[in-house]
Amino acid sequence: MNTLEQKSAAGKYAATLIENGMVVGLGTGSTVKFFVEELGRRVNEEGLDIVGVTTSTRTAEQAGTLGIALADVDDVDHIDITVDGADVVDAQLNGIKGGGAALLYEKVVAKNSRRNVWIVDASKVHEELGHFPLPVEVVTYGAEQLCRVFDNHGLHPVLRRTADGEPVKTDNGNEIVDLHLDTIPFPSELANWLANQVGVIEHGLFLNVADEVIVGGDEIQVLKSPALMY
Ligand SMILES: O=C[C@H](O)[C@H](O)[C@H](O)COP(=O)(O)O
Repeated sequence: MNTLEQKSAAGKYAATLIENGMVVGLGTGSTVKFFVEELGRRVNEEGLDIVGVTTSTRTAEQAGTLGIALADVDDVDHIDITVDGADVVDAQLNGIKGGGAALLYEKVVAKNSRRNVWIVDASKVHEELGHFPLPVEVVTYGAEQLCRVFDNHGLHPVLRRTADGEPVKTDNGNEIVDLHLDTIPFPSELANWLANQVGVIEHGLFLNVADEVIVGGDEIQVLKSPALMY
């Protein structure tokens, strides 16, 4: 299976986890797109009755077009399950997210979900975090100054830009700085340090968030969080 087929397989498998009456967090990205597509099919063909809570305008547009009922994150009293993608997943099921600049809303929805399932192709799974630039969402005001701070700490920051050279704007109107790190040996320490920097809105380290990771392939692999194995 190629990467796209693996993404599609993982997305379709995740859609089988959704049951009538569930409030479902809908992540963002090219893998989630397959999940939402299959969810839309089940809503329309099987009468699946769910409410979705979206993590980006992109996903909201897709889900809306497919006729999936949507609610604002503040208008639901719980979220049963959230299905989202990831850029990297390590052996502890910690991850890097935000390659599509949706990390802030994704983290808000994840933190309010009873169960978090990530869907990935096999290339995303590694022993340790790294292998993908770590996205950090920052306020526009002082973004260049913050980049200097990151640089002084050896974090190799690059302000993310569009093809036209303009800074990428998140759904929230903020900017993204990607930290080009080969490996992240101490993710908790880095997460705490980033969270303490003035101007940082959120970072893409998702630690102890995923309960399960579904890896697409000829055979679907379901990795479970060590916390769920006992
Ligand atoms: O901001 C985007 C998200 O964190 C995505 O879930 C992540 O980048 C994975 O996206 P994709 O499935 O397109 O690789």
